[in-house]
Amino acid sequence: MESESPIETKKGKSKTPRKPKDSVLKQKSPAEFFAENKNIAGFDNPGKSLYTTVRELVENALDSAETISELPVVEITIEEIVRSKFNSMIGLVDRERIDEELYDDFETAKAREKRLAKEARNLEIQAKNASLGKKVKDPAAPKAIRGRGEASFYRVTCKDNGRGMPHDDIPNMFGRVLSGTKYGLKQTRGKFGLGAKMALIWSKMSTGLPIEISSSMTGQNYSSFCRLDIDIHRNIPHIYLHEKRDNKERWHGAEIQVVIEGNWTTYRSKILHYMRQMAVITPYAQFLFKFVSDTSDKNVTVRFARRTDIMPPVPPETKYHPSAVDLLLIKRLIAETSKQNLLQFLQHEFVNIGKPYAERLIGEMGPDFSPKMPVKSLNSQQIVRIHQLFRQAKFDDPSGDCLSPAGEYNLRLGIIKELHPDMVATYSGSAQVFEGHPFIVEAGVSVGGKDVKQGLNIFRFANRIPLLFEQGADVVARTALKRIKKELISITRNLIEAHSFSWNSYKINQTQDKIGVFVSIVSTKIPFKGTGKEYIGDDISEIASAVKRHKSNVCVGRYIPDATGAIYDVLKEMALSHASKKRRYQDEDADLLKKVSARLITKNTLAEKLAQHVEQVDYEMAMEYATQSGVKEEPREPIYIQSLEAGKQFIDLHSPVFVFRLFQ
Ligand SMILES: Nc1ncnc2c1ncn2[C@@H]1O[C@H](COP(=O)(O)OP(=O)(O)OP(=O)(O)O)[C@@H](O)[C@H]1O
Repeated sequence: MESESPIETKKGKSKTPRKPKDSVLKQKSPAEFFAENKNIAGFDNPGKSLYTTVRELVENALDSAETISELPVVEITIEEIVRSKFNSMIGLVDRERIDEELYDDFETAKAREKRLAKEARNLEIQAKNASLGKKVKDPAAPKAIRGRGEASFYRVTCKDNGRGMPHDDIPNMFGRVLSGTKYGLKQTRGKFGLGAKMALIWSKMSTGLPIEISSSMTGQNYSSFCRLDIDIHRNIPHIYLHEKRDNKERWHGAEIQVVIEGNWTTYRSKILHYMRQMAVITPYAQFLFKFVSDTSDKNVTVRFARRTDIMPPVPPETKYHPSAVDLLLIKRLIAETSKQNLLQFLQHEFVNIGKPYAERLIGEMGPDFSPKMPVKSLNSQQIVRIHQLFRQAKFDDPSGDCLSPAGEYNLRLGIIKELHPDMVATYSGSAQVFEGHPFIVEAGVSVGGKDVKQGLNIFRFANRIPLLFEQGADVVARTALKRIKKELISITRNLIEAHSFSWNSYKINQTQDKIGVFVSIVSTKIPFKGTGKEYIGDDISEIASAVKRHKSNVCVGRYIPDATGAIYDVLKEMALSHASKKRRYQDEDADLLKKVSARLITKNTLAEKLAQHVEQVDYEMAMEYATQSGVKEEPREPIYIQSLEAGKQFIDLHSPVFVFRLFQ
């Protein structure tokens, strides 16, 4: 047998083999890890990084406003910075090229001659075709000969009216990977404690510039300003400036600014889609999106107006369901609990374990266990036993009370306001469970609309954020495309027929008609597949069947009922949102309903009409409540009610809350 020694194989080199280096144990900081694997967090390339930066900042801004029940106002600006400006920002002298051949985009004289000849030939052909009356394609723009050196830089600024941040916490919130305030079990948009830091890491990698944060909390007479960077190796913030400034205007919120490399040209449409979809699922927010560049014809300003004051309640933190915990988590809960004994621990640290059930479980665990035993004294085997029992025993499903779906009202309103469809139907399911985590699926179908492409348009949302990438593999897209295409067509056809439009004979054509399919899933744990948090696998049967079922449930009758039902629903939603803002009212929805409806009525002298059509509210009562509640502010826009008059085709209640078309 021939020797496989590396010495022999190296073309007869007979040097002594290099001694392999002693392996040195190294440790990577989380910041280093994410800097090296930035695609995991959606920073795959400059274009996607620009998109993800916008997304992370917008989502943080919404979270922040919602936590204080403030209707979000979010302004996002992307300012293009040409290289010379960027260089002057960083104090680098802009140099002319001297040695052209050194550059990636260098074109030899021969190559240039060839290219020009080809372009001339193409022009000739075009001219000939034009003279023969043939269709002429737009002359292809000469390929930009752009070298790698021509990076584009952008200053991304996001301003919100949220809760702001405590002065001393700012450096760690932005300069320490995997630190955040959104840990814990609840439905949240963010959860890794990564987004804003990744934007900073990317800025550090691409421009070397720090992040700037201004923030002020409600009632604070100062605002905080912080300019910081991240020490990648140690995963700690590197602070350049951290100071308190005057806050005469008493503003509250945050303004985050970061300068990164990006690519607006290739990600323009994705970013605008994202903003639009966010406006669909968040119709209670006001967004101002701006792209600003030196070339003014590239500038973009899009305003997404708020169309409702109804905000889904802030999702509360909840406890774990016994089927949702693993060994590690049980150990952590034991370490963190303030409860003394096992009985109290089981009863208070989990949902759906009442005292009698906890006692039965402890009895079942075996003779080593007793209700009074100190929970911190449990040894590893005992913890495994608890875990095994959690796996095998029956528990009631967790309730969906801790979830805050967009709500049918918001989903429908969002679809109407952004897409202007001819028809829309929505459905909201009840909570279901996947591995001990509750989830709710809401769905909508629309037909027609403005700026909607022909065929199927799928809008996916998870915990009220739009998912734009990896659609092909997603449970929603797959269900819509494969399994219920037919169903969908029949739903939309029914929709049309049910409204006895003059276009009764209209045939749905799935390639020509503009069909919108909207599916929103909220949960305490979204089972994302893949690393990018962009799609939910269709192998999770609970979710797949819920999506399927809910789409079939988007039925004609449900939200195209008579006017009474629709107005009633609006008032109820208003009452609920009111209740969520003022907690003490939570159990008095019925009363609130009356009050809120009264407000609607007195402000608009529509009491009589509404009282006729809204169950439970008569005019007298409405007036009385209105007087008592002493609501002062005027609605922003007038309210129009047309459909209540016989023969009118739709209700268009603008402010304070409502835009909705009813087809009767
Ligand atoms: N605009 C903001 N207003 C108030 N607090 C903010 C704002 N932006 C970020 N924060 C705070 O900084 C923390 C870290 O934000 P970061 O985006 O890094 O992580 P995250 O939002 O918690 O999770 P994810 O990785 O999913 O984005 C947040 O948890 C939040 O407390």
